[in-house]
Amino acid sequence: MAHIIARGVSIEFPLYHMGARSLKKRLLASSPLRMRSDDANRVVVSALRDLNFSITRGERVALIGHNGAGKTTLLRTLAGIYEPVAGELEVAGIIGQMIDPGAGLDMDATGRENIVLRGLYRGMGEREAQLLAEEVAEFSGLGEFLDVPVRNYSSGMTVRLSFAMATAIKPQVLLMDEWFLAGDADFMAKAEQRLGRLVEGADVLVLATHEMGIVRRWCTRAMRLDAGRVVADGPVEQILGPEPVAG
Ligand SMILES: Nc1ncnc2c1ncn2[C@@H]1O[C@H](COP(=O)(O)OP(=O)(O)OP(=O)(O)O)[C@@H](O)[C@H]1O
Repeated sequence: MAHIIARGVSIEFPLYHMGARSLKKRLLASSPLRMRSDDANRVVVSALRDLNFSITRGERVALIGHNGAGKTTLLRTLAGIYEPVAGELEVAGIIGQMIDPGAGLDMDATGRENIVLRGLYRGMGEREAQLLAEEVAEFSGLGEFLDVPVRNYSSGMTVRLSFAMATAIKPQVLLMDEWFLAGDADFMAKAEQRLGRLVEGADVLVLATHEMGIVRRWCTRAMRLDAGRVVADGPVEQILGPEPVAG
């Protein structure tokens, strides 16, 4: 059954090009909680610090917090892109991710080839993968560009393809960053419908966003991050307060 359990999860990033001693000293002094010097005398940023939580089937969790709070880092960690430096993480279920638009695409292959490859990788047969390509092709609206190498796509086209692919394969754990809200209006109207269906079907949703309207509409629970820590976690109404009355 789909679920996520984090026990003491921490993520750190070494900062390179921090050779100058005065700069290093200033950084460490100005941000003593977030930055430290490691055994190799490098400055490291604590992006996530000692996270403990569990998310069970049916929960739709919003990650909220200021710029740099750690939302995207947490999504990438849940997706297995980053390895915790401490703690244990268990993510059970088929993961669908909309975190980095171009991630997992072969830039030299066409859009269609990418879709078929993804299908085969997920264990589909050739015929099923071709059907998936048809479905994604129609939804993405990429037209003849579907048979052009992805390298030649505009950034908007890459988003359309990534979005269409990620939503075509019904995931049990759906991880989303808010970039998907940035598409053109036509595509977004179609996308919202599709996403709505997917969110209903996904067992677990984790969504990072600054849009409180989205949090209220789609999520059941909110986790507020601040400087890499969870500072509040609970039902959306409790964390955000009652919805402001319009007018
Ligand atoms: N690849 C990296 N190398 C070094 N530091 C990083 C890296 N990725 C993130 N960080 C640092 O980790 C911290 C958390 O960043 P993250 O992008 O997760 O925040 P966020 O909450 O998603 O912010 P935003 O709302 O601006 O997208 C920040 O201090 C950031 O500078």
